[in-house]
Amino acid sequence: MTRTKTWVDQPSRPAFRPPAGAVDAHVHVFGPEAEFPFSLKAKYHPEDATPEMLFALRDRLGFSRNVIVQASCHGTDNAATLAGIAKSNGKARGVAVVSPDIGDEELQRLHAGGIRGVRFNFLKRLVDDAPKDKFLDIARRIAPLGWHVVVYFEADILEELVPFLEAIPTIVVVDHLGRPDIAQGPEGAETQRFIRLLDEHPAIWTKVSGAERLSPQGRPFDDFVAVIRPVVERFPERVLWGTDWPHPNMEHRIPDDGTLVDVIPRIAPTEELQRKLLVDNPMRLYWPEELPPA
Ligand SMILES: O=C(O)c1cc(C(=O)O)oc(=O)c1
Repeated sequence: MTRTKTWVDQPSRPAFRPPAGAVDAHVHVFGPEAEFPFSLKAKYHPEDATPEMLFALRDRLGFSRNVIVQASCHGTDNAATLAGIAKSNGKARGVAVVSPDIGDEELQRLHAGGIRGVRFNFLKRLVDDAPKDKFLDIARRIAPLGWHVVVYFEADILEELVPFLEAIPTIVVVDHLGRPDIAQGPEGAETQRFIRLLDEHPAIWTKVSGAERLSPQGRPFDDFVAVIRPVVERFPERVLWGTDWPHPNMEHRIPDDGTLVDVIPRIAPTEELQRKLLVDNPMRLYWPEELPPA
């Protein structure tokens, strides 16, 4: 497999300045392969996207912290993610992918290394199988650690996933809004179904990221903004945002991260919404010990 590069080295500087303490809550690291080889089951073979590159991007875009989400190309070996967190001087925490037979000691080791959640991936193009029963076992085991579950799926399986999502005993964060068809506009059936899911389940949150993946129009992402802004305004306490750098699998329309940051004030138009989206909400999930007592 030839190695793919899915990011731009010098993204534009965004016009929008994130508030102090802003968290880019969905990023990945790839490798470096020489140190952290990719999984034999990986569905893509990326160039190295190292923690140093990530932190340079963070600073360039005006963010303070990152949440590193274990990418599917590293399977259930979280070493690269943990190394990224370890190099961040406390400015990164992470979401792991674990196998169902993981031991309690290993879970403790991940916690000590800054992991605060596990990710369940249902995308057939990224993983070979997604065993719901085993995922639920994992969810029950990580709940006492105060972790949450991150789920990545596409809109066509939302309905069949609802009982599974309801059985998860922790907060659930749905990646990239469960990938609704943005072309249908704010009243589109998939978007409305997703909004109903959040209406009915106060423990389900979502990442309002992925303009570059979900918008058929592309820049300046007007179609994405029209659909996503009402979601942010309706659920201001349950939304997170991330660049998704280094944009796994985005080979054709590689986004400029600066332009993605400039989508933020259009989906979260007030300072209060921006602070919740970029600071308060991610802090509650990833650095709760830093919050003032309620
Ligand atoms: O849509 C994708 O291809 C994708 C892949 C991964 C991953 O490989 O983990 O993560 C994402 O957030 C998105």
